[in-house]
Amino acid sequence: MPFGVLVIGPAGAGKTRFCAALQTYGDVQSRSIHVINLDPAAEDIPYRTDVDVREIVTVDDAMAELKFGPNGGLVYCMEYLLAHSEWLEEKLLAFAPEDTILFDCPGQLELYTHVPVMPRLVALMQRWDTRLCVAYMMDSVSLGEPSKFIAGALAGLSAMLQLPLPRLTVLSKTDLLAPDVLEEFLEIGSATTFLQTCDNRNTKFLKLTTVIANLLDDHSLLSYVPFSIHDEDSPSHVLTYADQLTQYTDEAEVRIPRDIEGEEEEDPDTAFKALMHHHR
Ligand SMILES: Nc1nc2c(ncn2[C@@H]2O[C@H](COP(=O)(O)OP(=O)(O)OP(=O)(O)O)[C@@H](O)[C@H]2O)c(=O)[nH]1
Repeated sequence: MPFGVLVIGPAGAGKTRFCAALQTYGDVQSRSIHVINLDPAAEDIPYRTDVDVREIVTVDDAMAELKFGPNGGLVYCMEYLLAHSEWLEEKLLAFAPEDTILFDCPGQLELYTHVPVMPRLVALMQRWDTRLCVAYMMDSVSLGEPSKFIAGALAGLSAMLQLPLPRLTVLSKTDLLAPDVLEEFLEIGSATTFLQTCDNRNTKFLKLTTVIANLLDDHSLLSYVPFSIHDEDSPSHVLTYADQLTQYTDEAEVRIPRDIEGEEEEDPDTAFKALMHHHR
């Protein structure tokens, strides 16, 4: 049974670039990482898609032919996928047990909070023996203001409540944060304390934000994994967490770095760093 990570989060949080960076890392490490695009509205995908929902349905077609708006069209497409789940099952059956599959999901959080389509899809995939976890992408911009932080964390919490899976919260685009801000945030390890350190707190809602922050702490929502497409160590950190969540390493074979033809065997980390540098 393959191991899958559902990559979810608001539009623009960095899901697609995250999948691309992990796939590149997998190429260098000779770890088989596949990406499945589950976003029927996706454009310009920067990774190799092994499976793409747009093969069977697209939001553009739903809008043109059935006169849906963009959000209604998306819900229609995901329900269409659910109704034709044998297509996805067949694709998933083709993967090997040691494969890692990243599901690049649509960004509209309504899909995880208002309609039952994603929980149903998850239940089906579990029935097909795919071990899953969720990576919720939270944009680092959320650390800029207490209200953004609360909104981002609660959006993640509400999506995760619908998906009964082990989860990790990825703090994306950390290269955009001042290094001391990131370091301090990760060191604090408590939403309540973090909000107390913010200068720009809205005193009107102080009691409310404190209660919410306590709730976040109780649910360990501050155990973030930092991620940046410009940091070559990020993919391995995230994969280590995800592997632990799904016990990937119990079954996967230990892999030997790929020998580049005619060249001396290269240290995979060095090769990955070179590749990432090249992509910048
Ligand atoms: N600086 C920086 N920019 C990033 C990073 N990750 C993504 N971005 C940028 O953020 C924007 C959105 O990234 P995507 O990966 O397309 O985000 P998404 O969550 O897939 O977006 P949707 O497909 O709209 O849901 C793009 O302009 C990326 O170049 C990062 O780690 N650092």
